[in-house]
Amino acid sequence: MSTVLDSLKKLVVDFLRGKDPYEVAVENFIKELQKTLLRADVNVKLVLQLTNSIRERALKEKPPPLVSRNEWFIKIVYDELSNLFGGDVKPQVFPQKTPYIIMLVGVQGSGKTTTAAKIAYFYKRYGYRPCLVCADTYRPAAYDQLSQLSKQIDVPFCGEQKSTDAVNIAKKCTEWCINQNSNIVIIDTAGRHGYGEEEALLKEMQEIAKSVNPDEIMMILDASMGQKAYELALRFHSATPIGSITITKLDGTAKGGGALSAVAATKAIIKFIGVGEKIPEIEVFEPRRFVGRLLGLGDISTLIEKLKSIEHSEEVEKRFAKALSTGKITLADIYLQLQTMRKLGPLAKIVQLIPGLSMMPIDDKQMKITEEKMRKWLAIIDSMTYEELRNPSIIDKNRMVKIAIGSGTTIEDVKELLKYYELVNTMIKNIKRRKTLFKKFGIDLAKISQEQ
Ligand SMILES: Nc1nc2c(ncn2[C@@H]2O[C@H](COP(=O)(O)OP(=O)(O)OP(=O)(O)O)[C@@H](O)[C@H]2O)c(=O)[nH]1
Repeated sequence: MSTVLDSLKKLVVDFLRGKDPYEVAVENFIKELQKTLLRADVNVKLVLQLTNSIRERALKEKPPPLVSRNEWFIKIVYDELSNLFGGDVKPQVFPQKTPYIIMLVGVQGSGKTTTAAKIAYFYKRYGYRPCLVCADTYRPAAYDQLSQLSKQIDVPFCGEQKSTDAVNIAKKCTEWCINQNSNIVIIDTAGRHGYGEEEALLKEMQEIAKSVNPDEIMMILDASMGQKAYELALRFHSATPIGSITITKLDGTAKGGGALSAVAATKAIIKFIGVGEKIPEIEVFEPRRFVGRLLGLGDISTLIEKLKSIEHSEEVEKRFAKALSTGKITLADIYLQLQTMRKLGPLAKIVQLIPGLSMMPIDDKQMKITEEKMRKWLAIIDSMTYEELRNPSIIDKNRMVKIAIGSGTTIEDVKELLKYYELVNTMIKNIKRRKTLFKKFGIDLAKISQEQ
């Protein structure tokens, strides 16, 4: 997959450097994107849907100030491709409770046993105490394989080589692991022969699940299944409400795009992806990060910085809109604003991006803050307690001293930030008052500023 989708990186670079008129360049890009995705086995219907919405947005949307049309187009492609692979989700990989029991299921050869060890290693690196259980009584070599892998990564292992009662082994071994003080138990189960045997697979899953009561049942899917993964993922997703999916062997197939997008279309949670045979070769699957890499956004660092700051400024816009309706701004808003200002420039400039605010007089001089001051103020806000953040009026002399020490700044710096906070608050209140006044006279500021 990586080789096929590698061409996406080239496509992005060529687009950003290209000299063709915008509409022509967009059409060419879309054609190449379609070819690449189809080669990666992504479903034709999904490809058409994706490229239609890219085209529509590309011709309709106006880039925000400071961003060129071509750059904005790449942001659109980035958004839409992320949606194709599952959207903005960040899977919850760290358990909310311990001991946490994960049971792996999947067809034979999908990579279950290897993934069991990979996941154990992943959690071990984050300070958990995983334990591996072999409940595969179907393939005799599975016991030795997992036992050896557990030695390699130095994780406790439990299984019974002679027994054929997978349900009993799973139950007994899970108890054993918990008695060993393990806080994540990973159970490997037997695979079935082919893709036609989902029913037997789901049945066994239900039997073992009944006896060990896992917190999560994870289905392991081989990426080389391509689009066929859709049916299996859909059935699994509807059979278990606590299911997640790991897609293995993404490194070794041209069909990876098909498997990933097909599973994402079922709305199942893809938690991990396997990207190699070695134990550390597993990654948490975050569609946006994944697509960022496919598009080579990591290589175009200035663009990714810009895109990030756009996302930031969208958040600032939202917060300002809320502040305007309530007439009150919080220190958390100021924090985000300071971070954004470091990338986008003075507040006056950011305010111009917000519909309805561009007409407002903002005192640019008062709002100007130096880089050094911003760094200090961010550190100051970082050292405040939640209570102080919510209600800055409680910050007396004593608290100021504590905050200044905690942030490595002076009391004067803390005072200055609080003064700035007051200033922005007054500004927001004034704007709210003006807006209400204008409204009284039937003037819609948002409309006027958009028409400008
Ligand atoms: N390239 C690559 N190979 C992988 C990956 N994950 C697993 N494999 C390989 O896939 C093969 C099958 O993996 P196993 O872990 O034995 O599969 P299994 O699902 O436990 O098999 P059964 O126990 O028969 O159901 C092995 O050769 C693994 O090394 C991956 O992410 N990338």
